[in-house]
Amino acid sequence: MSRSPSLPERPRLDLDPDMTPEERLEALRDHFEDIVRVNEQLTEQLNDARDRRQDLTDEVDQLERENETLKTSSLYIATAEELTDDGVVVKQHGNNQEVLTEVSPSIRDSLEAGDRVAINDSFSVKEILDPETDARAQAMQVDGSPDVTYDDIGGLEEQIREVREAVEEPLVNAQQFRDVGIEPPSGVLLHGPPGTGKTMLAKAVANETDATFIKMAGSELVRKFIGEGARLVRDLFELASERQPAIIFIDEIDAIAAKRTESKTSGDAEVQRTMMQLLSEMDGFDDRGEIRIIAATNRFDMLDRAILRPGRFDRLIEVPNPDVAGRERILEIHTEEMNLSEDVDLRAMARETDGLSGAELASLATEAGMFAIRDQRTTVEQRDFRDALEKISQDEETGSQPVAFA
Ligand SMILES: Nc1ncnc2c1ncn2[C@@H]1O[C@H](COP(=O)(O)OP(=O)(O)OP(=O)(O)O)[C@@H](O)[C@H]1O
Repeated sequence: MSRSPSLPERPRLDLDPDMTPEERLEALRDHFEDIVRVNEQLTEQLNDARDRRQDLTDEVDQLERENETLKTSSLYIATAEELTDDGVVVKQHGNNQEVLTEVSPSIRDSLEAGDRVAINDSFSVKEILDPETDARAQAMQVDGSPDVTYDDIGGLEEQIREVREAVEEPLVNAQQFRDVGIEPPSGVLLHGPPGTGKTMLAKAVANETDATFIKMAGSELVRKFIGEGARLVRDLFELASERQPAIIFIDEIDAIAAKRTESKTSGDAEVQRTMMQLLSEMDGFDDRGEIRIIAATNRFDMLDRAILRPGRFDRLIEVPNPDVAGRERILEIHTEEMNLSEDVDLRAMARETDGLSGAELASLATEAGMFAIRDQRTTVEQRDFRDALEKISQDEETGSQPVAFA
């Protein structure tokens, strides 16, 4: 801050008793001139001070306005990494920038290392995020014991065999791999059209091996949890190691592992970071114990080949739409609990449903049941299946969604 200029000295009048009246008059005149000069200087300084005060008032107003905006503007998400005597080290999500920042005593008392916090533009910690708003809980679906079995999956015998070999065997028979001296496949990639049973396959292996099933959807990572993708991927593997044996299932992996594009927008950079984190987790995977990783995609063509290298997703399993025998089996599975009339011919329905996925066949069975209910019957007849098929084909033409099916 600039120092205020010093005040001019007060003029002094020195009258000598020996002075002649003329000399006294002269001295008084000089004194009068000095007073006028000092008065002018003081007036000038007073005016300067008034201007300065006005400037400062304007500055305060502006700062107050900025402060208000800061208080109401968005906050960034960070993790409190370390609590030190000099302050708190926070790491901002997204760009991983680490800063030492101060925290108000009221927040400091309840803050622990590892907490997710909201920080403002000046990196000051504004609040500690509630664990309920924690993205980790929202982004991952954890199922201690999924109830899907291999018997619930129709028409994928070959795929089930491959998944058992690549995922189940290394989990239940790890010693066998050690004895032979080979590494089991690190990751298995299931690829094929939507609704063909990829998620079911992953859940069934988890069930069969008594492993925890942990699912994360790639699309949600990039859409819902912007800036947190890489951290969530790290958390995913951490959680799996806490809950092993575990099956990590990454659905829609294409959302985070698409081929690199030329553009360098921040969104792309963020997706890249998420993918790099996934690759590094997979590369350090050998010593992770009883964790297996399965990913799924409907867009195999879009994948960055880097994720298919040995030691990463090196076992590819195609999960296509079911053939006629597969469709019949899927219809049998999904009508098992239904009260079917004698005339129902599932084989005939299987022949008529070429191109339908497992999920669509599941909806077909539900829709058929709905037609029976509409007709106030408790038995489902062949005509209900035909009506349901017609409805599903129409829905497909108009683009509306088939009945949601568990
Ligand atoms: N092969 C199948 N056998 C029995 N049911 C199936 C089969 N495929 C799909 N379904 C039914 O469709 C539903 C959805 O299947 P699932 O979620 O496993 O498909 P997905 O391949 O993972 O789909 P997406 O690619 O859209 O994620 C299942 O809950 C099940 O009811």
